Amino acid sequence: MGITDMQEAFYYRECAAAHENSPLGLHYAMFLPTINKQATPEQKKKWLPLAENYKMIGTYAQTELGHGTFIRGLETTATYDPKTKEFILDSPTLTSKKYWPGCLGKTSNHCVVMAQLYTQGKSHGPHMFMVQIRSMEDHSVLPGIEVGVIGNKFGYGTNDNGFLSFDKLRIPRENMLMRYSQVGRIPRENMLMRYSQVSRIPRENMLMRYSQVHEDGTYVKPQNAKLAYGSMVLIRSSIVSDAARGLAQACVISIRYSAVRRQTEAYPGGEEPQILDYQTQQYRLFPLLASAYSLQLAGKYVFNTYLEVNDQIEKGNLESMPELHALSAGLKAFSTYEASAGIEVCRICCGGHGYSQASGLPKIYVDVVPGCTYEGENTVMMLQTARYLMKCYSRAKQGQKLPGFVQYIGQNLNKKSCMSEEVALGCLVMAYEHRAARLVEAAAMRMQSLIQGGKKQHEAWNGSSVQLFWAAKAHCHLFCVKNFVDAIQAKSLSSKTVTVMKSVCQLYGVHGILENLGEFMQDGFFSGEQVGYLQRKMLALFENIRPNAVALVDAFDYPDMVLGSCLGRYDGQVYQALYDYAKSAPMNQTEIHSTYYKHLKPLINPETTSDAMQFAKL
Ligand SMILES: CCCCCCCC/C=C\CCCCCCCCCCCC(=O)SCCNC(=O)CCNC(=O)[C@H](O)C(C)(C)COP(=O)(O)OP(=O)(O)OC[C@H]1O[C@@H](n2cnc3c(N)ncnc32)[C@H](O)[C@@H]1OP(=O)(O)O
Ligand SMILES: Cc1cc2nc3c(=O)[nH]c(=O)nc-3n(C[C@H](O)[C@H](O)[C@H](O)COP(=O)(O)OP(=O)(O)OC[C@H]3O[C@@H](n4cnc5c(N)ncnc54)[C@H](O)[C@@H]3O)c2cc1C
Repeated sequence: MGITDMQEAFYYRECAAAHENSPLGLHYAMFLPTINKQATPEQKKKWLPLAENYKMIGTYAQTELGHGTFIRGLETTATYDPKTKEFILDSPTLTSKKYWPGCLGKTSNHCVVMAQLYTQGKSHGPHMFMVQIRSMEDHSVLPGIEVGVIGNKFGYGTNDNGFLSFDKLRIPRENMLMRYSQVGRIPRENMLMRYSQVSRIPRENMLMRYSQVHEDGTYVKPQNAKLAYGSMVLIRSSIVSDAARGLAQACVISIRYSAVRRQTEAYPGGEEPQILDYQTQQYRLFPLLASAYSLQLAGKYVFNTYLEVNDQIEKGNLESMPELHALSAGLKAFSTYEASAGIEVCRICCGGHGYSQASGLPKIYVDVVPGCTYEGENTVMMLQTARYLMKCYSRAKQGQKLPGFVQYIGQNLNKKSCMSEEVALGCLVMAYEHRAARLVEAAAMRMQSLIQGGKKQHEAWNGSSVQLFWAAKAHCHLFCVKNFVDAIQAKSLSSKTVTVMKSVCQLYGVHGILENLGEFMQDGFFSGEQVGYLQRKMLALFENIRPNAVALVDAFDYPDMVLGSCLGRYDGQVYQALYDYAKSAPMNQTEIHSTYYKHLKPLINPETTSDAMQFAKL
């Protein structure tokens, strides 16, 4: 392809087979980036050319039957043998078998494996190892390895998610993935020597980045153990845009279809209106359109933040790691929740035809919805963000200045909303900041009261986790609203575009308040009158957006071949497309289906059915 930007390459491949989930998806999305980000310069030199030219095809094998969320609980072991200078990979229990990794069952011949590192009798936690699982000659499974597919799934039918286990498989010491990354002062070519002053092991064997095992098995601690989680942060930062893409495509399909579909007389004898003129259809679809724009902007922001912070990490500055983790974990959860729920609403808004594969919507849904689970189960990710927010809250209470986007935390909560009939964007942001600040404080207060009441830290955490979840969700929602408003106010858009997009942005903010009214009104921040302003504004915005609704989805510029939808076709020829789709169905290639003779004919015309059939009937 010649495309060097991996996100661009991902979306280019998506154009070729949208939402088909390529059998090489994990090779591109996680295997290559893991080598890129987690291997030493020597290891990259050895593996990248092979992997980039498909001489190594791999996946990211971390999740096990018994553990997916709790990485520190993974049971696969990698024990260093100083005598042979090898790691012994083993799956000691049934629950330690790797289970779920994409492209694992039949496609990959290598994988990067997350395993608990043991050396000199001590455990050093999860580390990554390069493991060949199939022969490069005939693709046969190598000795000491069991691998296969996990069977049918909710979706992802084109991806051979698999299982994998090891029976004391030996791999060379050089296969532990450890690129050096956080040394700011020492130039990279010297990084290899950072720890070797201690034992002078040969450069090509240096296990770099954040930790290493010397030939005698000495383990050198990393600067931050969570650097091993770097590939997950990268994909989480990418998933936000992917979720936005799925929701945007579903909006294109459902809004274009709603402009074509006419149903029910608007008044006795009158013509059937476009269903997009029904206010209830606008109430369900237009906020999703606004959400798609908001998540696209959020996806750009978080991925750019990932690139910036990752550059700093690669220069040894780990300062922004916690903020990036909190942002990527929370937005990954928020975006996939919003997109999954939104795509389902788009499907339902298309009536019966929405339930047909011809609509393209089921395929988008089953491709986006696992994003609520993979790369960090959403609730767990939200709680990771909440963990960061609690730290920010205590720093704010100690009078410390908070970084960037979390400065709202710890603010004075006694103020009231400035909301007027006009519904200014600034008042919307203030409302979301107030709600998030209040929920962060409420969660912190809950934790404190439980601890003061004698609960241990982990009991207080679990006893507050619903409120922690609410706080993290409000934090992510605020981020998306504020990021959208900032984009509108950045004046980088033409005046006509700003007018239209301002309405879309206003709708995103207003609708979010009305759908979560309790959280905005619990402390009297909004008066009943101000809620009335918001309700009237929302209905007015529907009317305002209606004339531009189709143009707003056309603006996403997804070609018909990417949408794969009879309902969302650019030319609007929905019914002909549906009829052609039906006619092309494989079952319609013969007038009488072969099963008639075996199953129906004996029922309908038993007298003419053969004796064998009669017998079968008994
Ligand atoms: C430039 C190159 C671009 C390449 C782009 C590639 C193309 C991609 C384009 C589009 C892609 C779109 C979609 C692709 C679809 C891909 C297919 C699906 C693939 C799915 C693959 C998987 O599912 S892989 C397996 C994923 N598994 C997980 O995510 C497991 C989740 N669990 C965890 O992450 C951890 O267990 C945990 C974070 C929940 C807990 O970790 P742990 O127990 O170790 O920590 P603690 O909770 O005790 O916290 C301690 C401390 O650490 C901090 N921390 C935790 N994690 C991180 C982190 N990642 N980074 C930084 N800091 C971290 C935590 O905040 C705590 O800090 P304190 O200060 O102590 O509070
Ligand atoms: C389509 C798909 C593709 C995948 N691809 C890969 C891959 O390529 N490589 C790979 O390694 N893995 C892959 N996975 C696995 C995926 O990463 C895990 O399923 C995911 O991390 C969730 O872990 P789990 O399945 O153990 O869920 P669990 O953690 O068991 O979650 C079950 C429930 O427990 C709750 N829970 C768990 N821990 C906590 C907690 N601390 N606090 C509160 N609630 C909690 C969760 O919120 C959830 O509701 C894939 C999964 C899917 C569905």
